[in-house]
Amino acid sequence: MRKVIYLYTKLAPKKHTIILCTGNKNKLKEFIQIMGDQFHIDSEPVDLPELQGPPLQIAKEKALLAYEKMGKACVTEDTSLCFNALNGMPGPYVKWFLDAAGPEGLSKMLDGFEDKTGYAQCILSYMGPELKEPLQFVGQTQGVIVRPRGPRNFGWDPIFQPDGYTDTYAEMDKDVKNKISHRLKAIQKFIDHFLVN
Ligand SMILES: O=P(O)(O)OP(=O)(O)OP(=O)(O)OC[C@H]1O[C@@H](n2cnc3c(O)ncnc32)[C@H](O)[C@@H]1O
Ligand SMILES: [Mg+2]
Repeated sequence: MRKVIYLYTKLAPKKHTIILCTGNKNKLKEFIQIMGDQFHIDSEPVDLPELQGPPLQIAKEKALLAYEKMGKACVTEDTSLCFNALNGMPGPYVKWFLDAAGPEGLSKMLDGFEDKTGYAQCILSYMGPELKEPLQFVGQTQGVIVRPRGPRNFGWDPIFQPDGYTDTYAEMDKDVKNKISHRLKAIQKFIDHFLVN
């Protein structure tokens, strides 16, 4: 059984109730750090199968499956690390590459290429009873892929160095990552949508 965590959040002035499903404790932590001021957060376990396809499609199916399981409005998140030299791969499959090769092996995949650029992408999907299809909010941060530097407690953070910085995501303060990250940008679009609609 894969542990998946639901985040129950409330946007006080408009009384939006949102459930975010994720099995990733580090994602949960960052959501709390980024949205903690405006949202109340709660959690519980659930199972979600892993699908294949283009990132938006994977994220969409994930949102539909979570909604089916929950039976009420919910949010899911799918994260990609895309290498430009590989036309966006490993992208949404980065989790399996990381599990198989680790951050070191992942960074070595670009050894035969001059282009080390890439981007981190977060797709936040919201599905509710009022919708036929999930709403999707995409956040991207551009950067370069480097040999691992910094703590190794969150995915590919040690090999992603965002443009304009000399530190990797793993080396920088959490506060700094959370001000420039793919996740922050997607969450910002999501919040803006619900604040104006
Ligand atoms: O239950 P879900 O939300 O799907 O959690 P997950 O860990 O399976 O997450 P993804 O399917 O989005 O897979 C993305 C992979 O990238 C990793 N990851 C996600 N966000 C990251 C971030 O901000 N920095 C570094 N690695 C990250 C994560 O640990 C996975 O290995
Ligand atoms: Mg996943």
